[in-house]
Amino acid sequence: MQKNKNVVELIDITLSFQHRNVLADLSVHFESGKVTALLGKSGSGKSTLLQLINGMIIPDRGKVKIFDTFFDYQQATKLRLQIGYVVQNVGLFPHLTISKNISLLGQISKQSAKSMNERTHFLMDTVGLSHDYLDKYPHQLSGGEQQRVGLCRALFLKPPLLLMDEPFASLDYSTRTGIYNYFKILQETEPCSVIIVTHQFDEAEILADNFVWLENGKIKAQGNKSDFSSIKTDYLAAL
Ligand SMILES: Nc1ncnc2c1ncn2[C@@H]1O[C@H](COP(=O)(O)OP(=O)(O)OP(=O)(O)O)[C@@H](O)[C@H]1O
Repeated sequence: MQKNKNVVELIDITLSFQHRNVLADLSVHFESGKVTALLGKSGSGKSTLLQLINGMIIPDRGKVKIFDTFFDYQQATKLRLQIGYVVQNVGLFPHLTISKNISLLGQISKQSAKSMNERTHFLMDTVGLSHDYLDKYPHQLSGGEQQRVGLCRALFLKPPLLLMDEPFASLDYSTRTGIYNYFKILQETEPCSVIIVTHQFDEAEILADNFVWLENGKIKAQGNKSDFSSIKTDYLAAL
């Protein structure tokens, strides 16, 4: 049987917050195995869209299809184990060591200590984090290092889908560009489908295969690597 070419499909989605339409009859799909940048200015609905995909928000109308199956909200917690989620301010637990933060989902899914250690070490090596950090706490690491820990945590269970909500926005330019390389290495080592929300056009051009540009909850433009240049001027002017 042929694998579906889309990891996520949103079909005729309508969503309002306090009687205000945020998304209206939105249909969009995200290709399997690709990195898709979700672009758009503040308030255009990007974070809402990610939360619709991981079932944290249920649409008023329309359907969310993920891994070729309609989202089963009764199974949301289980489904979310297959969806990595990285947010801007990392969300590491301050009272847990780096090793415990990274292996959190391994503990929840009752993995053995040996397999959790191996996975933690592998991920830290891949993103260039020294094992000296294993027993340190998040506040002892720089912002860029914390963001890499967040990436390791999200990828711990090898999720087929990774959602990233402005993961690098709080980092300075050189730290950001350094992390892009680690992100690319991870994509080569363990490829997965990624949807990354960003305001940075350069970030989208560097990291993504495809893009979806949202404006007021509607698709303004959509395309692949060769189409980035055609929207650049309009996109930067619209921000
Ligand atoms: N829980 C909520 N209650 C009410 N309104 C909300 C809620 N979440 C989002 N909104 C509104 O929905 C719209 C879309 O918000 P969303 O956070 O998805 O935008 P965004 O494109 O991710 O913005 P940003 O780039 O600033 O994060 C905004 O107008 C926002 O104020």
